[in-house]
Amino acid sequence: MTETTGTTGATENVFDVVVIGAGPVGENVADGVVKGGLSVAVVESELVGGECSYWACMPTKALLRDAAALRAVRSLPGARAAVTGELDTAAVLARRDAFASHWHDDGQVAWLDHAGISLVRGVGRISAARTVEVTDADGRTTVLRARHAVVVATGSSARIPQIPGLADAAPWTSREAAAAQTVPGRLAIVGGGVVGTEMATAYAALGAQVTLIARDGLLPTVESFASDLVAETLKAQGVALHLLTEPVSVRRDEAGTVRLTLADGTTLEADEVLVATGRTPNTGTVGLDQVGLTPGDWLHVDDSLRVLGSDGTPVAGGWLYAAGDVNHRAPLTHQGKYQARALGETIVARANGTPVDTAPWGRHAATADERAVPQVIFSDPEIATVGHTAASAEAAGIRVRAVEHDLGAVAGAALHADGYTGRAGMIVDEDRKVLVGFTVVGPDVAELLHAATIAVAAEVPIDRLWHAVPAYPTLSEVWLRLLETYGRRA
Ligand SMILES: Cc1cc2nc3c(=O)[nH]c(=O)nc-3n(C[C@H](O)[C@H](O)[C@H](O)COP(=O)(O)OP(=O)(O)OC[C@H]3O[C@@H](n4cnc5c(N)ncnc54)[C@H](O)[C@@H]3O)c2cc1C
Ligand SMILES: NC(=O)c1ccc[n+]([C@@H]2O[C@H](COP(=O)([O-])OP(=O)(O)OC[C@H]3O[C@@H](n4cnc5c(N)ncnc54)[C@H](O)[C@@H]3O)[C@@H](O)[C@H]2O)c1
Repeated sequence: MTETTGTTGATENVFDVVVIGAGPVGENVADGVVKGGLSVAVVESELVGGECSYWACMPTKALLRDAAALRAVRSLPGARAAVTGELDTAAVLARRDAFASHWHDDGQVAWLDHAGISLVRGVGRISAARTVEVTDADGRTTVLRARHAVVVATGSSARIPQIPGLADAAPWTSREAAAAQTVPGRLAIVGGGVVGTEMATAYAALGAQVTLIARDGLLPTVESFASDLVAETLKAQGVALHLLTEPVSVRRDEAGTVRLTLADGTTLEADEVLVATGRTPNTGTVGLDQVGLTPGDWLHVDDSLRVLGSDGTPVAGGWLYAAGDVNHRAPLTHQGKYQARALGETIVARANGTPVDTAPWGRHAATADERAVPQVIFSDPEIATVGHTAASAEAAGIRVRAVEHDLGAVAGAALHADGYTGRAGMIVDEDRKVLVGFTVVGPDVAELLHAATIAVAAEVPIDRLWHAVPAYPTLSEVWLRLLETYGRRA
């Protein structure tokens, strides 16, 4: 790093790379760049670690974990006898607080220091070519110049839809749901996607009376055999589901009660309303106008994560990159970190003038974003998916055959829990005879997913999958049942 004082009096620092946003993705890009021998500054306006660490993945999974463990114990008669009480809400929330590091980022700052990454606190804005101006909480400005690349890794925020009265009703977003210190008596959730479903599961288990309004149905992008099972379970747990309708007005009255009117005429009351209707990119103040893009838009990138203009070519001569939620390719922490690993190496290769391999599955290409994105939805029961559903494969023009099997019918499942209910399905590309998608729903299926992710990413021929023998008696035996249902080539 080189330090100078610029003509405006602001401190100017020169690095090889400047990363805006120290969420999981920005941190990993910076790490890769440093490991490649370049200098890097990371700019962060809130907490180092980003949404995932403090208000998303970690705290929400901590809210869900105790109830899942309790359900598992209660599904076995001998173990059930040892559990006599209910969930200790205070203990659940305290453990959640610990997983959110009590909303302090000292640990992650220490990691940056150790990795040799410079941290600049404040809001970063692209102010000129390869230049980022950072304004800290006291209004002081630092100018960072990048020799090689600027990376936007500013993530996303909850999107609040334009429903009359909603914004004035002090709605919760996923942040308040993840960090709440008390459990509301009545919680209304708007949105039946991943956040809505997971938070309905968590808060119902913590004792709230939960109402979920899902305009497009519950979890509309997963296979219906999976979303239907989760919907049934939520209902059995007392969650009121209002599917295929949406709020048309929301009001919080003087007593603090939130009143919602739905399109079908239903009226509802709640103590809090959680808005879980998707995300909006954090690009409003990042200086996109400096490179001819529109502030507030998602950033489109090529497979090497270079930001593209509307003509499909890299903006500003190719020094601007975007990774993680902000590029909208696959808004998940693990996928953003995958992009970050590829991007760190890409920037280093381009800086050193060494070859960049952006061919599909090449070292510098984030190909899995399009073909093999795994996700676990920590609902009750869990849903684990990778690659295509039958519907998304058809939309992509792939000729597929879908087969399903009852997961509860395999010996490992019967042993795992009494009354085990679950289902698995695989999507086979009929022209190439490889697996292009896999979905499984059932208690404790999350750890089954990586086998499917490997099969999809590696494009393992179906014929060879017969030689991947699942151990007996495990849940994985469903793989064999799926192959048998598909049938063996003569
Ligand atoms: C409730 C919830 C639960 C989730 N659970 C999971 C899960 O279980 N598994 C999973 O894989 N994914 C999960 N996700 C998604 C996951 O949180 C995101 O994919 C991930 O956080 C994206 O990482 P990122 O680094 O791109 O962005 P972020 O984590 O949003 O980090 C971006 C960082 O940039 C900073 N920033 C923004 N603008 C500026 C600026 N102008 N200057 C300086 N800094 C700036 C922000 O303060 C933030 O720290 C969940 C999301 C939500 C909402
Ligand atoms: N376990 C995980 O991996 C995990 C957990 C939570 C969140 N996430 C990620 O966080 C992101 C955000 O999740 P999300 O659930 O907010 O978004 P989402 O896009 O998954 O779901 C939003 C839902 O809101 C519904 N909706 C939109 N407008 C509505 C309206 N006016 N009224 C009623 N319903 C409406 C849509 O039908 C949609 O199903 C996703 O990318 C998700 O993958 C991941």
